[in-house]
Amino acid sequence: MSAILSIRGLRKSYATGVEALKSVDLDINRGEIFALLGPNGAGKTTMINIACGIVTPTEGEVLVDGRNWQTDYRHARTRIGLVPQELSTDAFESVWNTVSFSRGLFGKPRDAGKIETLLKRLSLWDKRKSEMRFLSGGMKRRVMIAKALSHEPDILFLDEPTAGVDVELRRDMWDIVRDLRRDGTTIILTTHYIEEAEEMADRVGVISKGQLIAIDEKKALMAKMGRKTLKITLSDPVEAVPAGLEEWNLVLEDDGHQLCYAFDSNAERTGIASLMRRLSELHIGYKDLSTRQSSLEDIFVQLVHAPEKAA
Ligand SMILES: Nc1ncnc2c1ncn2[C@@H]1O[C@H](COP(=O)(O)OP(=O)(O)OP(=O)(O)O)[C@@H](O)[C@H]1O
Repeated sequence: MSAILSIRGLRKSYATGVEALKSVDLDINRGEIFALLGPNGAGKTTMINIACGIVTPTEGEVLVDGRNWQTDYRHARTRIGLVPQELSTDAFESVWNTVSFSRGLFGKPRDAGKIETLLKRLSLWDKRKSEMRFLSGGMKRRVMIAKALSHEPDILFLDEPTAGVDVELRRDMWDIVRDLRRDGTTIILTTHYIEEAEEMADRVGVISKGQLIAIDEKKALMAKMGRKTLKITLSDPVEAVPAGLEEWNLVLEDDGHQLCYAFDSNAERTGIASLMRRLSELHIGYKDLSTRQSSLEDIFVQLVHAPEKAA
């Protein structure tokens, strides 16, 4: 798959001396949904703002379809749309004018048909005459997306698209993003909600302290780094992990009803067979067994906190 956006050796030091990005390289594939995960202050917004031409990098370059952002400014600007974190619209303007005006800002000719299609696609058609101040939070967010798409870009950046929205609206946003991808738009989103990345992303990048510390297909990342947990529901509850089971580092849960064993499912020996044998030798009865794959959240926490522990 060819890269629609390439980031090369990107570094950003703000005037305050904060090094927000420390040499980041990243290729975004055409037509993918890429989720950028990272804790507060990791550098996500800085990266997006550089890719969208709002912030100037200290070093490095951004190529849009192989063409340099800085030297080919007009080209890059028409190809990229940004839905920023903050909702920024004129409260007294109508939905229709808000979106049409945005198209005009990009030098695109007026095209009522295109705006109509866009508003219908985002379920905003009925609201086209409403002033922004009368819209619900969810509708406002849709207008922000319509604004970002008004000049027909093929790369859409969404900075924290569902921050602070309720679950129903979040699902609604996910559907919109999936629809956009289906129609060929490349999507790059930042999120604090790991569930969001787990649900939607094709690939995931984890950024911490200005560096990309992991980047992979979501499924590969989960398979490679994921651990599994075996839960053993005991026939009779116990007060502590029974003696003789020390080597498995079991954790007792559910008021003594459950023994949990974390294992690496890719390892040659998982330790499960020997654990089951030992349970039987110790006459510890169980009535149920289940395994759970660690989530992207578990992996994220592991990645972001591991270097700190090691230091
Ligand atoms: N305009 C600025 N001037 C000085 N420092 C800045 C500026 N913008 C961001 N920073 C700093 O750069 C670092 C990265 O910030 P950035 O907003 O890119 O992170 P983020 O990952 O988007 O965080 P959040 O999730 O909190 O938005 C932080 O330490 C932040 O304080």
